[in-house]
Amino acid sequence: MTSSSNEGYSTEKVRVSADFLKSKMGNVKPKIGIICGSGLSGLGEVVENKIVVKYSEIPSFVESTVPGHKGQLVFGQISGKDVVCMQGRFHPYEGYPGWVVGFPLRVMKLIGIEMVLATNAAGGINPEFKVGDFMLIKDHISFTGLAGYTPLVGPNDSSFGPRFPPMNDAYDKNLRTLFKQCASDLGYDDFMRDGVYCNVFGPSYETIAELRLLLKLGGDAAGMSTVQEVVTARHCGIKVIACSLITNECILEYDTDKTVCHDEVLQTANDRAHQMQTLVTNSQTSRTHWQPLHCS
Ligand SMILES: O=P(O)(O)O[C@H]1O[C@H](CO)[C@@H](O)[C@H]1O
Ligand SMILES: Nc1nc2[nH]cnc2c(=O)[nH]1
Repeated sequence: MTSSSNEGYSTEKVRVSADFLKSKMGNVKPKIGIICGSGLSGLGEVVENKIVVKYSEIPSFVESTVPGHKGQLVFGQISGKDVVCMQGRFHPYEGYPGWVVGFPLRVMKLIGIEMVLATNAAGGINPEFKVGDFMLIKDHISFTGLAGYTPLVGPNDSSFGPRFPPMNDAYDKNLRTLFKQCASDLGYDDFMRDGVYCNVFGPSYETIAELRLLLKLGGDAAGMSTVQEVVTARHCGIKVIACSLITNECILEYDTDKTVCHDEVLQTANDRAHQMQTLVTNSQTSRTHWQPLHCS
């Protein structure tokens, strides 16, 4: 499962993709990037004055093959701020090496992105979490990374960042405080949590024994994405905030008929799309001060 090289992840290739996008962006100069999780493409619908660019048109972008992931970038404004929104992401289990999964983040860096808000659908491991809760990610355990699957494998391109980037500050503390404040102002305290995201390779969901292990290790939610994007973004100095939607309960008991499926994940995402859109719309940060806008 490991990607042993990052051939193709050359600065030149990233630049070609970025130049292509710059030619499409018009006057939009986004500093904020948003990544839509499974079933959360609706976040892109709140973008005003949309300029849509399909992944199939962008040099070196691959296909987004998962239901609930549209496969296009949307440029425009949210709350008056220029943004770019990834409607659909790439997952390791789709068969892509880590550098392919992280590629859009390097392209974002070259088009001027300074902050990324990543969203995802995740299973709730923490027994106190309910389906429909939002979990602001404060840290992650990357089982894929620990097993050797990382976007940073291979020669380091120091024009993006250092060989050994720290990750203890992966999820920006100030942005998390602002985001939580914004959620609170919206009356979302009852379903706003924070916690540790466990990244697993997938695509199979976890066994009961695996989930018990993740719980013991300090995991609050499980998912198959996000950390490769976060690692790539942090490596090149993009600030990160990330929020999971708890789309399903993780089954930790043997004597039950309950199970999990992607349709349930998409259904919960659909049910919560409106609140997620409101939160994202209200939590856009200013380019200069990283303050939330009109959280009233
Ligand atoms: O993480 P996102 O892309 O939201 O999708 C999550 O939902 C899918 C499983 O239902 C997996 O791809 C998992 O990672
Ligand atoms: N690994 C994993 N990913 C998910 N994405 C949405 N729900 C889940 C889940 O329960 N487990």
